[in-house]
Amino acid sequence: MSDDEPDLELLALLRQHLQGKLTLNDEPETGVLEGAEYVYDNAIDVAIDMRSCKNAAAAIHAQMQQKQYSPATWSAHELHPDRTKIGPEATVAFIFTMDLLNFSFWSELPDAERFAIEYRGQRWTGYWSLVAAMQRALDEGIPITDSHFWQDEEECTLDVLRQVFRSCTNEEMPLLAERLACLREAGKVLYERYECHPINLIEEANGSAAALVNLLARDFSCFRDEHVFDGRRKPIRILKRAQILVADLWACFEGEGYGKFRDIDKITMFADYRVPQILNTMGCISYSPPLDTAIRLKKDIPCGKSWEMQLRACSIWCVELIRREIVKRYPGTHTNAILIDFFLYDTIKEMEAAGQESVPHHRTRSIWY
Ligand SMILES: Nc1nc2c(c(CN[C@H]3C=C[C@H](O)[C@@H]3O)cn2[C@@H]2O[C@H](COP(=O)(O)O)[C@@H](O)[C@H]2O)c(=O)[nH]1
Repeated sequence: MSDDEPDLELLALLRQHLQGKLTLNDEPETGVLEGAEYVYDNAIDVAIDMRSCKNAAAAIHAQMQQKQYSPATWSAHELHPDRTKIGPEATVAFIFTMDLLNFSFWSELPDAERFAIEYRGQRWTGYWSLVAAMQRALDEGIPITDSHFWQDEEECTLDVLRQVFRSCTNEEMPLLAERLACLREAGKVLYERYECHPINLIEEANGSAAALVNLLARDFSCFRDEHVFDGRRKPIRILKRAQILVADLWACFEGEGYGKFRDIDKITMFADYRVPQILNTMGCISYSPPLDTAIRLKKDIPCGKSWEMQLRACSIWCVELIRREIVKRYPGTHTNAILIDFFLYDTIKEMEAAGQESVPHHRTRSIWY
């Protein structure tokens, strides 16, 4: 923008301030919800059905109550780290590493041939294959959660990463080279700015979830999940892995210690490939015929293009509408987008395990989710 062009955003802020609509405080915002609403308002291939969202809100609330969904649910998963055993710093290092690599596990091969990790006598696929591989590596003495290791080009090679993520089938973990690049970049940034440990990132955020998300997006390109939509000058911030990292810390530490954030409710749903699938299954979001056909035929949905941005952003906005409906209809219920999201993810995974998926998840191969 040239000097003589007016900065329209600044003028808008000034106007809001003069009208007393703007409370200038130093609390940071991520901008994710604002971007999600913008995409929703301009989407033509993804729609939100309000009636289904209201019905879903009632059903989700009832089931979350019944299952007593809370941050403690996170640690109940057998593969997640036990902070009481390994201590807070090692737990933060584990979660940081996990959410650096928490993307793109889907396979087009049949279950028996898809990438899978054998650990503790079980075969783990999807997200759980990542967690299982990390636990196995630590058991085998590979310091997979240590940022010094990530930077060491002799020690931490692509072959070593192949070994860490070795499959019990012939299919290799997707995007292995990209995962190594994420570790390398994170190791470098942690060395240069955060004394080699992610706990210093959390300290820097000073108790704000939004600030931590913004720090991750500012300092690590591999967390900077933001994309231009329909030529809008300001990119749309999705920040899925940055947000799920903060959410996993909050859940694992049950809102205390390294999981203590005064603004945790600013975190949105995590725009992955599973929650849009269940929102579509529940009728909360629907697709234009060409997009619907592309998803059902498991066609590649290109990363960063309009269809994919509409899918991800409208899912974020849809979960926000469900959250607002729950808060409105059940006053006093303390829920947030994180717990609703965790519940939806776990629910679609139960449906997958029971062979009850009625529509496929969309296929985008990317490091963002
Ligand atoms: N929106 C959302 N996306 C989530 C999760 C999780 C796991 N969170 C655990 C922690 C607490 C919860 O209770 C879960 O047990 C993984 N993913 C994403 O899904 C994809 C993996 O799918 P599949 O290949 O089928 O396993 C991949 O993009 C991964 O990043 C979530 O919770 N929400």
